[in-house]
Amino acid sequence: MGSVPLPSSSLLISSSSSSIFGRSSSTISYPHRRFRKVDVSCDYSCFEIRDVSYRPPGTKIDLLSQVNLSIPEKSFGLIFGRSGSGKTTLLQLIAGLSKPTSGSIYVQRYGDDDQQIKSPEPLQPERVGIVFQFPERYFVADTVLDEVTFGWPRQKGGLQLRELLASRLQKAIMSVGLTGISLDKDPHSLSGGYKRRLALAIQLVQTPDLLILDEPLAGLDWKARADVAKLLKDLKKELTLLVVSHDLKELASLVDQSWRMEMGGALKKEPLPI
Ligand SMILES: Nc1ncnc2c1ncn2[C@@H]1O[C@H](COP(=O)(O)OP(=O)(O)OP(=O)(O)O)[C@@H](O)[C@H]1O
Repeated sequence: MGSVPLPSSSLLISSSSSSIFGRSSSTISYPHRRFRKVDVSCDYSCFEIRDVSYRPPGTKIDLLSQVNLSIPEKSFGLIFGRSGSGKTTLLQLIAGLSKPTSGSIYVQRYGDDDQQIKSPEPLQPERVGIVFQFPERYFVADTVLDEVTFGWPRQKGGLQLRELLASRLQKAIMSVGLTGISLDKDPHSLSGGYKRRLALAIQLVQTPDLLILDEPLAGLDWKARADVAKLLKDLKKELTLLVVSHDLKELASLVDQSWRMEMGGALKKEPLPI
């Protein structure tokens, strides 16, 4: 565990601010529908996937075939489809965990006339957070605090770094509603819903621009499912969410765009079949 000294748990959760990362936001019109964005100008960015195919090394079968997808910042995209169609494989490519065999994944900035401005920039993996299916299975630490700060710098760092990390920790914990939980608690002793909140906090502390989630409601009881869905609704105000899920009804009210992944790894833009 990193040795960067942090404020005590009670100090970390003392703020009463309700915004997730302290950013203000305004609502503007986008080509597809209304989304929230941060800037007062009308420029906006899209995360774009162009003609991405993927064949695992040493195999002869393409798991993804010419996938295209564009998702504007501060919106919620949902990918659904049959088991084994390639949804998780696509998320792993977007998160930079594997590289496409062909095609590109980038961020494109658009002006208020929806024309491209600036050259596209490759999507940096460090700007993407990924929450795997059943993330609690990968918890490694003995306390909530150690779990969230796992991997933080081990060197002492200056006051500025310590303040930045403490502030990010406080915001992440607040944004997922973990403020009522002792940071000394064993992560494995949390309820199913709180484990998912912790998994989200672990990613949010890295302040990603794009958060991708694989089956965020899987295995939860009805109350925890409703809580996590509400949490995702709040997160959508602050960052872009791309979700793979079979739980279409529970997430439908959040969804701005949806795609069906067909067997063979072809992605089609399609309304939710509910
Ligand atoms: N490295 C690999 N080599 C060969 N085949 C693979 C590899 N990784 C995944 N697959 C296969 O690719 C297909 C797509 O897997 P993937 O996990 O992306 O599907 P999915 O749509 O997310 O399924 P589920 O909804 O069950 O999670 C599956 O048939 C899987 O067995």
